[in-house]
Amino acid sequence: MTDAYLPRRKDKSGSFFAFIRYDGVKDKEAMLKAIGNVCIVDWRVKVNVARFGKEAVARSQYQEKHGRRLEEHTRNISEYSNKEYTCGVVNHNASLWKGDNSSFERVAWLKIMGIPVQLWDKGVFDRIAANYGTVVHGSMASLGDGNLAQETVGVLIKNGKQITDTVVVSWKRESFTIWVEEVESSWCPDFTFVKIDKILPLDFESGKHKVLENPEASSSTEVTRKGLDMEIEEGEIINDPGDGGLAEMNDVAQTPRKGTNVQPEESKSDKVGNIYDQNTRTEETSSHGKLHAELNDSMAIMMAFQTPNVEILGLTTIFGNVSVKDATRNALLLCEMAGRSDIPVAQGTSTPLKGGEPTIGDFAHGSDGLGNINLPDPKSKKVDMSASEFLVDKVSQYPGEISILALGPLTNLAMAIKRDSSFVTKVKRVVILGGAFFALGNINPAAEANIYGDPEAADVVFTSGAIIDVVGINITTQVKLTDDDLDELRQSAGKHANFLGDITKFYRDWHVKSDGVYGIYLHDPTSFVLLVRPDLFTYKKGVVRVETQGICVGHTLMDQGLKIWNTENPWTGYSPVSVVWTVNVDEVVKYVKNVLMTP
Ligand SMILES: O=c1[nH]c(=O)c2ncn([C@@H]3O[C@H](CO)[C@@H](O)[C@H]3O)c2[nH]1
Repeated sequence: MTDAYLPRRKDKSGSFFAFIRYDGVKDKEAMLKAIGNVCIVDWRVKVNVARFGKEAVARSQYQEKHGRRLEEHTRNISEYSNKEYTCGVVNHNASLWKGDNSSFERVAWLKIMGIPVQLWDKGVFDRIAANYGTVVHGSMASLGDGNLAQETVGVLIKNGKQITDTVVVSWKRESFTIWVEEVESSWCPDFTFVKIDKILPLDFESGKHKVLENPEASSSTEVTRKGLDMEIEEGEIINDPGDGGLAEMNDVAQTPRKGTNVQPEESKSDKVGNIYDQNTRTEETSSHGKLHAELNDSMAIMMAFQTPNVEILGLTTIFGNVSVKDATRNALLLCEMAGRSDIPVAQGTSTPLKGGEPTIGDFAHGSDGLGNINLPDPKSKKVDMSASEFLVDKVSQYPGEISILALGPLTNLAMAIKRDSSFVTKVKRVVILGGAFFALGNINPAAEANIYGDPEAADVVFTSGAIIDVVGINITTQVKLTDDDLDELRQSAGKHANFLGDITKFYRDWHVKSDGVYGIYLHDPTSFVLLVRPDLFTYKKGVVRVETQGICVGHTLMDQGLKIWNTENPWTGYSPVSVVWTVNVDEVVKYVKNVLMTP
């Protein structure tokens, strides 16, 4: 056997498969038959001759384009010379596989985040990556890059452990935390060197396998990190050729990173455990509700106030259906109404990232954003901090503990990410209401209103590497309160039933005119439910990018990972986010009604 290629995807029947190359096969039919008789534990190996010659595809192309694990070792089969064939990882006629000692290598794609713009240079990225292995696909960083948040470099490494690391770069007496993380979508687990308590070598003669207890652990399971002390020399730093300062990198404590986007899919249920199953107000249940204070958001915020296991650390405001000033006024009013004037309200930016006037959609919720019900001005005041400062401050105070519910355009969040390079790793989870996934928008056919409000910001957030759950209007328009439900809510003993009844009138009438719906869509309340009851949704993971130009500005497009692309594209190399795929409509409506009708 000379090489093996293990694709990440499954075949049509849902099974994993691999391409194995053999040299010097004497009798193909006999070999196929022999391999077809191999059983591994309870599974029989299925084998076909590949229909396409693998020679047709240069192996280096696999590496470069897909970053897939590609083993390419020629084994010394002379030691098996008394045997007829070799197949898979075992010699067909051998009673016990003794293992092979050819070295293991794979290409790992490292995402390097947090490099300050002054150090944005290929050489800097390559030198960081070189600490983990041989750089085989160097950085192509240039200051012309649209996104200066992260760069991806391919390295050849000799172990199977997924890389997640932190280093500190010091430059001009400033220190920057740099995050190095293996791109999740291209990482293949290492089947060869995992630590095992038991192995199941196969006994082909008897057709049974033997169990060996506690075999010697392989020393190669340990990843030995090289020291990361290195210097970036004078003149290597672009944009600052005259700099006399020395940049150096040091190891920092190898504590596991919180909030990095490397969790496997299955961890979704863990999150449920953390967030929902807690009855007490522990730090785990802390939530930072980010308020884009307009009517529908008011409902979500009132739900948060009514939910005992959610601790609201603050509200931040953003333009959207009203100006940011009006959003702040409404946020303060809501806190007062709920008897929670202690909750800090931080005002966000009044313009989108690229500047200019924001798009204000006051047609949905009235000019005051609260259904034009003429409420008095609030007595309380906003805090003396911008929304992005507030977000950075809180997330640094409680790293790994704060979830952010983002209900409006994502400008504040993007600014927080740009302000502090460690923000994305410190935030526990970001739940976003935004986008329309494989569906029409609501501000125009291409775009959903929140993303359209600041497409550049949305793209920064989606590609930031933070742990993100995003729910689009393709989902939230499935969740409605009908006219009957609204009557039921008004007549209930719910703590804020009258207020909610009043402010929903404008919104409901607008739905009739705009969508022909006799009732209201629960966009924001559904997003709150996603925060506290993630078990009521299903998800697909994929990289999401946002169109920032042309007629489709604000369009969200997710790469579902169904195809292995031949060339790099704007989705390549970014961390996937969780996109809500389905919703348990009845349970979400029930949950919303239940919370809002609670006295
Ligand atoms: O500009 C808008 N057009 C709409 O049709 C629409 N429907 C709801 N919304 C608000 O935008 C978010 C969802 O796209 C929610 O915060 C709605 O309040 C809309 N905004």
